[in-house]
Amino acid sequence: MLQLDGISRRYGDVVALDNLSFAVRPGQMYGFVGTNGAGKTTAMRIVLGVLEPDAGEVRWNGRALDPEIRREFGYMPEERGLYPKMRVHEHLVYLAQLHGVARLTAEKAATQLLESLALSERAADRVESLSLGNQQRVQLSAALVHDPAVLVLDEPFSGLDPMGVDAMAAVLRSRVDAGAAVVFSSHQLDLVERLCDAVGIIRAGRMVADGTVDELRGDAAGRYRLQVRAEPGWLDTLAARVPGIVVAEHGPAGDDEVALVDLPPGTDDQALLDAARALGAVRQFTPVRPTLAELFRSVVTDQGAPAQEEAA
Ligand SMILES: Nc1ncnc2c1ncn2[C@@H]1O[C@H](COP(=O)(O)OP(=O)(O)OP(=O)(O)O)[C@@H](O)[C@H]1O
Repeated sequence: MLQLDGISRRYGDVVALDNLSFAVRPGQMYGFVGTNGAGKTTAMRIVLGVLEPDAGEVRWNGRALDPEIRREFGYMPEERGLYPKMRVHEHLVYLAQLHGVARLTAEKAATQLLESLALSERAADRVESLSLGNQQRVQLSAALVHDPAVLVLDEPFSGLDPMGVDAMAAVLRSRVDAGAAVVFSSHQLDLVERLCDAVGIIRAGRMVADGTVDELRGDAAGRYRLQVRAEPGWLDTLAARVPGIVVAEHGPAGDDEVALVDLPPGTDDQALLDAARALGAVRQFTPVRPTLAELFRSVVTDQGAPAQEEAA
């Protein structure tokens, strides 16, 4: 298991990470999300070993990371680090050999990866002659070519076309299915929701939500879609009768009124239904599952975000 335990890191006066902890199991895909400047890259650089934490420790299977353990890791850093003049296949083989992989095995792995990322035809081209999206596919291959047990990827999907996203997602999923622990950062929350077994949301260097998307939904207010044959102004009466509800949206629907209503945790949804029925015929009363993007907005816009957080 990859564990970040109580990691803190400052840059001068800026607190980039503040007691950050989370864990990624083998066979798990973990999505690391947060607003711009929340601290994702800093956390990944600490795992990589290019930055030292001021406090806390990163462990793999209970052992503090050292250069030898890091050889089992694959990284895709934010600043893509390929040699532009090298040829694609040759580059991958070179990197695998740096990780101690034998030449023939490295050649086979490079060929296979390029095939699964639809890059076989570019194998003999120089890296610099590829488009940015294709260079990104090579960068992913570079992170994978030594068959790492842990993969740490900083925004691997940014800038890829939909086919590139699908190819990259399939490659990552196959690594996870083979038992790798994968953590990646992304601002594409629909993708994170679709791909990840667990998600961590950080805000201003602190973990504010961590778990499966369903677990995160459990902490959020329950949202209901209500359609009622009621008089205008019904929502004021409803709010007075069910304290703490928040009306996210509302409007007419034919002769009915429709509203999206958030119920505070611990409030019985039947109380909302009873109160609505007292105001008119209820045509629809349906729980609405919030998306990860909605959960994200609600946890990062909670009050109390420290001032150094940057705008998204
Ligand atoms: N080298 C540096 N010197 C000073 N401050 C830095 C440095 N690197 C990062 N920071 C600050 O640390 C905080 C965390 O930055 P970091 O790059 O880790 O965030 P991030 O979540 O990866 O953001 P993004 O989503 O924009 O990539 C920000 O306030 C940033 O301005």
